[in-house]
Amino acid sequence: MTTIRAVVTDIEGTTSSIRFVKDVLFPYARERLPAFVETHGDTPEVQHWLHEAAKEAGIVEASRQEVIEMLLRWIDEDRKSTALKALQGMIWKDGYENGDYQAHMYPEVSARLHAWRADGLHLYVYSSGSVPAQKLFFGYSEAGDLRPLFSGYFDTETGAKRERASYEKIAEAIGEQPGHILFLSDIVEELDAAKAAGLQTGWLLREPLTVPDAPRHPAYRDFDAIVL
Ligand SMILES: CSCCC(=O)C(=O)COP(=O)(O)O
Ligand SMILES: [Mg+2]
Repeated sequence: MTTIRAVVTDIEGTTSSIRFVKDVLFPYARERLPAFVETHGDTPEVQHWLHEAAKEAGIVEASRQEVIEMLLRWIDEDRKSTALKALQGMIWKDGYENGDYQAHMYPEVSARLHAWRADGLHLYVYSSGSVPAQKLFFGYSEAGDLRPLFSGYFDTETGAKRERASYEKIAEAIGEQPGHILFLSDIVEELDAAKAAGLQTGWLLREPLTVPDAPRHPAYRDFDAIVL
């Protein structure tokens, strides 16, 4: 492996369990979204994302109720919409601050991130969750506030996670040659895109525990198996 100088990690299925996102975060946002939109729908930020969501759906004139129903459907479909993710992040803030939940971290993640940082590597996050939601996630994690470990965050405002151009932009923003950056994810299409952009890749296969015979990317059961 060429020297790795930076690690970019996905969240759901990589640092943290898919179950936490689907069973805790999504229902929390789903339950509160209608009241949130009613209460905050006239603030410029919320208005902007409601407009972006309607635009994404190709709706020219939608009532607030129609947009709410569409967003609820998108939550159920786990649609990776930048607008939905921004709104979800705003709703999750209260839950973290009230102590309703803490973000799940697989047990070895925090220590491994600390070790990589101590070795001089720069750490970044790239997730479909919005950057504010990522900061809340790592700020209120089961392993404590992990934000001091990270040098930067990327979300789908940089581009979709299955597109090569997104990883080219990330490498440029980090200021490293792509070959010196390791991207970690559980989704093979994201890894394919990162590899096409010249990044090194690590495929987290936490569940199921079986590794395919000829994986397209170096495959790991957890972060401790990754030797840099
Ligand atoms: C950090 S926000 C919660 C996770 C989320 O909404 C999401 O879509 C995670 O997707 P990922 O790209 O991290 O697999
Ligand atoms: Mg993932």
